[in-house]
Amino acid sequence: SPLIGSVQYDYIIVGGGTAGCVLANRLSADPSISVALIEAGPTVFNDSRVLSISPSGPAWGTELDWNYTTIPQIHVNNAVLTYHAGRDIGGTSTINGMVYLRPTAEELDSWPVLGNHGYSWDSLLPYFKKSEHLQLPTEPRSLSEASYEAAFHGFAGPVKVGWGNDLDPAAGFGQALNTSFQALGVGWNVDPNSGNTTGIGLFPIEKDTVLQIRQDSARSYYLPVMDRPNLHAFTNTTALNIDLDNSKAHHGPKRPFRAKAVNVSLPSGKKQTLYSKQEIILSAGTYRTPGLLEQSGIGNPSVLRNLSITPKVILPGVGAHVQDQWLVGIIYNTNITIDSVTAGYNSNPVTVALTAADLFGDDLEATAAQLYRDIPSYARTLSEASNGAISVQAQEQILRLRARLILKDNVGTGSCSFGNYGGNCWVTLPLSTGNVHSSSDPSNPRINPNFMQLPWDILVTQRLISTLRKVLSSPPVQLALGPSANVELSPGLANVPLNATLSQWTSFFQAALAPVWHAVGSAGMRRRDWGGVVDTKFRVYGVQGLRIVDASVIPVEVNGNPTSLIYALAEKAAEDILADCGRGGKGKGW
Ligand SMILES: Cc1cc2nc3c(=O)[nH]c(=O)nc-3n(C[C@H](O)[C@H](O)[C@H](O)COP(=O)(O)OP(=O)(O)OC[C@H]3O[C@@H](n4cnc5c(N)ncnc54)[C@H](O)[C@@H]3O)c2cc1C
Repeated sequence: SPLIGSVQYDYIIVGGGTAGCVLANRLSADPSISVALIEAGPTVFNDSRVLSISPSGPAWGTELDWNYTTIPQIHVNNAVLTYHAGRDIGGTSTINGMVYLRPTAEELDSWPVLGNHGYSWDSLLPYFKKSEHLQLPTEPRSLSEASYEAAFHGFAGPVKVGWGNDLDPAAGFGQALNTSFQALGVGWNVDPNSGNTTGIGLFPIEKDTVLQIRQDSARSYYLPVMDRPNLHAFTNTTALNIDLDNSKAHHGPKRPFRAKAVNVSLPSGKKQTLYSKQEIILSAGTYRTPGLLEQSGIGNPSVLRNLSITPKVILPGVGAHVQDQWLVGIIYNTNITIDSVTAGYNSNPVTVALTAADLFGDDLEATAAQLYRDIPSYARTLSEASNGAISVQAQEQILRLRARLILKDNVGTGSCSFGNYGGNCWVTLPLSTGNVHSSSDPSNPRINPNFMQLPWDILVTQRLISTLRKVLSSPPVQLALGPSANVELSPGLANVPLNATLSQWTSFFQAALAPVWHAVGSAGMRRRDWGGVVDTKFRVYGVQGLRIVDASVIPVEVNGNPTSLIYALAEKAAEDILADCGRGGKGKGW
């Protein structure tokens, strides 16, 4: 590329992951715009560990995985949990579970209350469609229940999405699950990507159904355009921090800070500064984006001072509001291999989203009343845990918004997935809130999802796993699992009996939980006085020429799985960026 050797670009994207590749593609579509993409890892298009359509990560724990760990989780017996995150072009989309499931309409419709005016299901739907290439189910797959509502889908976008070739829910395990959930009053959902996730349905996977390979963001967005002469990828290159400039003309008024350059460490270990003519965009993901802000002097002054960094832009919300989901499972069969899990994943991609009404039944009214009574004390707990970065009042408003979604709007609050081992479940809309900050070693961020922080989440988990247990032990599912798998091995009835108390279940959760790795919100799009870090156009508050586009801007945890939303947001961000520099039309004007 003619850009090689250059140190000045219109746009510098930090992090060539799920969101970063979208931006690299869209911003470099105009040949007069120069774009640098900085990625700490390599390109891995032909690596079998990435091509694999196994959900249980052949690349986990390898050099393609940052393999972070959490700080000890105080509500989980001080457990230190592994956090996988992709370290290559394509980022975490090269090692994730590939599930393509969007949030519900009501969740996105609630974003304006957080300060995100203009956001809604309807306003984001065009971007979901723009990124998606739904591969139509073949006739046998349609007969096996692979169904969709065309109005909600894109058929020409970069990300190929589809169902397994060996789909069998209408026949075996899937049908058994359907029969048992229907008996509990949980209905069939013909398209869980249509803005309504609730009920039982089939999830499509981000994969090429013809080639039977993973469709990550590198393959979808970067590979087709990597030879553009105006796009230069710096692979195996780590961004260290951003230079901010507020120098003013002689006697002129004080200027706001402007993001001027990115300092990087090249593969040789040599340091280099890359200058931006227009903007710098951080797409380093939930765990690293806050650290890059902090290493540049943007964040909570008390956090920065602990890192011996001089505060330049005071943004207490940086890293202060992270949410993730945790899962617990019921295991019937330990005789499983990666191959059998992969086969099960492609043949039985059953998803179930359960509402508070499904979980609490006749107890719903009393449970809801208790949650509303608890909100003020929950808000104090969350505000305290953020060292006051987010006020009690703001936390209370956010919690009320979430309670309304869960209790009034009947949005799914828990999910289950299944395999030949049994099933897993997790709270999709947790209230517990953690944080992520830089440490003295930026490649080792302090990740604290704060799992099981609030009693509400524990109660919902208990209801979820009890429902899961009921379904897995039901005669149709037992028949489908076969005689070799008719004993519950974990938790096991001796450990957690059928009439177990909440405290018995809690002990099991503390011993068995694992992250779902859907962490979001560490640089949330939200009102600045509610701990927001970016505005509705992804611009960092208080800094010119700096945006954030990745999972960290998603303000609160969502139903479904994050990549569909990250792709949609990145598509919107690209339009916003081009519109603001006078290219790409007027934009949507939100
Ligand atoms: C095991 C696992 C399974 C998952 N399963 C699913 C699923 O089935 N469906 C789903 O929708 N979601 C799933 N997720 C979540 C989803 O994959 C992530 O939320 C999403 O990919 C994050 O995208 P991102 O753009 O925010 O960050 P990433 O894709 O992680 O991109 C960040 C990039 O920045 C690079 N980087 C970081 N720091 C620097 C630096 N200082 N300098 C240069 N480069 C840097 C990284 O190497 C990486 O390439 C899963 C996640 C995991 C870990």
